[in-house]
Amino acid sequence: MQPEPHSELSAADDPESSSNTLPWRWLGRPWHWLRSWLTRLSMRQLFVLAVLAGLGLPGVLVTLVNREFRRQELENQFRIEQERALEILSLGMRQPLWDLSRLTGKPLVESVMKDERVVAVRIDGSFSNEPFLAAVEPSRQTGQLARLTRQVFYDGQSIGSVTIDFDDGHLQARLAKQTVEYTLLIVLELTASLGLILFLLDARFLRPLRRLSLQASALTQRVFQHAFVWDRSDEIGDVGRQLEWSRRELLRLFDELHHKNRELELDIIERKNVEVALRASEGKYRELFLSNLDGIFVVDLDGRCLDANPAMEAMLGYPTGRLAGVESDQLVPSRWRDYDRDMRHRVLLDGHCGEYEIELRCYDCSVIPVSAKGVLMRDEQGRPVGVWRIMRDLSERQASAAQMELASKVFDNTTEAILVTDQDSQIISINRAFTDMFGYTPDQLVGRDTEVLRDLERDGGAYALARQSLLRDGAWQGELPLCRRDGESFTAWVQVNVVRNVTGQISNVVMLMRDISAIKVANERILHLARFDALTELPNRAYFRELVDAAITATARHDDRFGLLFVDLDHFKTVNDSLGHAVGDALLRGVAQCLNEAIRAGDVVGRLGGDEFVVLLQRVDSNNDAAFVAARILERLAQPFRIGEHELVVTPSVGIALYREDGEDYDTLIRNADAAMYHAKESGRNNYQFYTADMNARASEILLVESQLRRALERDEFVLHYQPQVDMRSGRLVGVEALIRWQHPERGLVGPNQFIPIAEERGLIAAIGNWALREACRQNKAWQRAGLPAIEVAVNLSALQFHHQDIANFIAAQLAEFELDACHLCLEVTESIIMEDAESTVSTMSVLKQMGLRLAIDDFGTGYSSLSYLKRFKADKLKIDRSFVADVPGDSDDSAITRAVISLARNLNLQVIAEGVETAAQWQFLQSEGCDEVQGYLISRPLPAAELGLRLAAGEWLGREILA
Ligand SMILES: Nc1nc2c(ncn2[C@@H]2O[C@@H]3COP(=O)(O)O[C@H]4[C@@H](O)[C@H](n5cnc6c(=O)[nH]c(N)nc65)O[C@@H]4COP(=O)(O)O[C@H]3[C@H]2O)c(=O)[nH]1
Repeated sequence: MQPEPHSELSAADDPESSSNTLPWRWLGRPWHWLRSWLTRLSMRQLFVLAVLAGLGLPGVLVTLVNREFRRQELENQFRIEQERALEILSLGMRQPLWDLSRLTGKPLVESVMKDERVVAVRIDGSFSNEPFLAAVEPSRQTGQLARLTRQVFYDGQSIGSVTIDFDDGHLQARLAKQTVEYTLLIVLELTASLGLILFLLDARFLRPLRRLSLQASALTQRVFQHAFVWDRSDEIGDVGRQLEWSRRELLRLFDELHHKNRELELDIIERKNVEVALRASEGKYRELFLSNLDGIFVVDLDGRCLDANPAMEAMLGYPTGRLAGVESDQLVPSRWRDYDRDMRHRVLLDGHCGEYEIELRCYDCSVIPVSAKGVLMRDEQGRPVGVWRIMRDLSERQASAAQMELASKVFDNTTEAILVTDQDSQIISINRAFTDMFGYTPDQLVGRDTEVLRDLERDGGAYALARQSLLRDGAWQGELPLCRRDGESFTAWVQVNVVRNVTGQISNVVMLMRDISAIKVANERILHLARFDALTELPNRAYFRELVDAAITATARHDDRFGLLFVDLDHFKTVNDSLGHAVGDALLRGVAQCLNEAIRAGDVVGRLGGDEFVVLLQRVDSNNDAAFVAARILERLAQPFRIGEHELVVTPSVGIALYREDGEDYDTLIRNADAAMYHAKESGRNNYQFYTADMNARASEILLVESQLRRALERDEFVLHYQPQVDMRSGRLVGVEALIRWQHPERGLVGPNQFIPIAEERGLIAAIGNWALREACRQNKAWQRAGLPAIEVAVNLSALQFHHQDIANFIAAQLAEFELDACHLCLEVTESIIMEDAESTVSTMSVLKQMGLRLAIDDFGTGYSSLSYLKRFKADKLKIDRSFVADVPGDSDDSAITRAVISLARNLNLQVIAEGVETAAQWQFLQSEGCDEVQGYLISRPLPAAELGLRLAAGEWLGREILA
């Protein structure tokens, strides 16, 4: 049989196979498999297998053979016992059969049946076919039945037969039991043998083998320190000792190897160190060459550049590597070439040359000054191979020398005084300007301490503070009081800087000083002007605010109170307008002085502008304190002011607001004091009022009225009422005054005093006044067209209408539109309107006059009309204010004024009309004084247009006696 081509172990591979080739070849593949399987088994498994094969198989064979012997033995014995039982029965039954006595045969049968193995007994007689005797126990049958029959002979003659059925169950059971017992014995023996064999195998063979294996693996892992101890004298002990010998040998070899290695390593390290040192030294020199700030280049003996460091390339502006190969002569301008060559030769002769200065040509052909040095370069044998050339750029040094010269010139020629000290404040140097400013020459000051310049009286620690800042920050600037040589003190603006040496220590201090005495004076003046009112020298609005803010801060800290008084002069404008600004200014100065006299030390009076003054009362313990000062102000101002030939009386209105109840900031306080001042004005002027929350309500009301007035204009809610004016002599109606009313949707008819001032203040008066003018023109023409006699309608003009719009054009347009003759329109302007800008009033009034309009001066006597202007105003009428008329003839002053006005009008050839005439006495007084016309409730209240029209049509005021 050929070997399997893919068998695991071919004959050629297996050395053993050659010797066993022929006998085992026929086994072929199964044999190889078995061998391979066996080789994979552990030694323990192999031994178990061997024991089982060597002891188990014989045990099984012996058991089987033994069983067979026993079976035959038991069967033979059983057969003998059967024969014997059959023999006994046949003999025992001879007599009963012969006698045919069943009774005698029966006990014998029963005794046979006693044997457990007998299943049935049958006795047959030859005389009958029926069994002579029979007994059966079928339950006894457990195995196979064996039936044995024997003839019964009597006297040689068969008289019957006996039959016994035997069961072999007992026999089989016994055989099985014995087999089991034997098998168990064999297994027990086998187990004991196996255990003993395995124990011995493990103790004597496997464990030593494992130890050997561990020791061998220790050797492979180079663990040689621990000795292998073997005290056995068998083969394993021999192997162990051999292993221990190998260990020692290896240990020695490795020690030797280690030692050699260490020597080798030290050798290598030493070589490396030498190499590193060599490289470091070479690198150091190379580094020195490359990083040197001086330019270095190497030239050969012919002067050609071999190598140049970056500083050299940078100095000459050459790109990297481009200097190599360049001739020395190329780098030197022609005028220096010979000199440079000489110096190179000197190097070749002497080994070096001293430092010399030449010029070098740069890459861009520019020329720089350098200082040059040369050192001879030799090879290892000491032969000259080239020259080290070391160059230093002198451009910067030369530039800085120039700069130094420049600085020195600047130092000497600058207008600021300069002083230089050392670190101990000892003066080193001063410039010319310093000498001019302080009066010291350098000889008098150098070496002295700067203390000599200090003004100790005014210093106040400023110098020490400046010195501290200087040491901390290295610089300081600010004002310092200084002293000139002659002792004169002055303020200088000083800038100080420290100069530090290379170690960072202060080496010098430089001080620049400018005399700012004049600037300071100017600044103080500017500051004063910025803070104080030029006219009164009182704090102005901005500065007063600062003072109040400061008071708030101080008072808030101490939880105190202070007061703010808002003082406004009543009718100051009139004084100003009528008597001129010079008088007005003098009056304001007088008031300012008066206010200053009325307050306590520490309190402040300020002027907000115009005739508005404010007083800051620094400490107010109760409302009474503020009231007391306000009352004193009223009292002082009540004294007449004598200005030139004028004696003027001003009445102030004072509003008081207190910090904190009336406000915690300036704006609130001033607003509330202002509101209180307005309240004082409304309450009849010349009094003071404390601020109350209602006053703000009043302000809100004003805002409400303003918005309602705008709406009223849009919705045409205004109406004019007309009050008759009659001629005193004839009693005839000559004209009417148009007086505006507001037909308010909720409040009903509202009089002009309740909205005209607001309209004036909020800029609505022009629109409202224009409406009144237009409506008066329209109504007058309507009356004329209705056939009523032509009358003059007088319309009030406000200042805004008069001064800030082209009133003449507007009126001309109305007259033209309604085709009304100008002579039927009279314009009433108040004395104060006229005096606000008297010159322009004169020109406007002459234009209006030329248009043919009539002009009346309203409220005459309340202002300060200049009589010279009165003449030029070209007015037709003077209207005596009803405040004078009210108390005539009872009040002698008012009567005198009224009389004077009438006489003035007459002298100036003007008509005169008195308003507010309510009584017959007033009428008679006015008539007796020669007043031309009157207007008042005595004649009629102002009437709606329709009613006036009806009454005119009914013939009223046609000359009947008024008093009749
Ligand atoms: N106690 C008393 N009063 C008398 C008597 N006779 C007339 N009056 C009132 O005196 C005021 C006269 O007008 P005014 O002095 O020009 O003073 C006017 C005038 O300055 C202004 N005003 C009225 N209508 C206009 C207008 O259309 N335009 C402008 N700018 N102001 C107007 O409103 C002021 C007040 O006007 P009214 O309330 O209508 O008050 C009117 C009139 O009703 C009298 O016998 N006794």
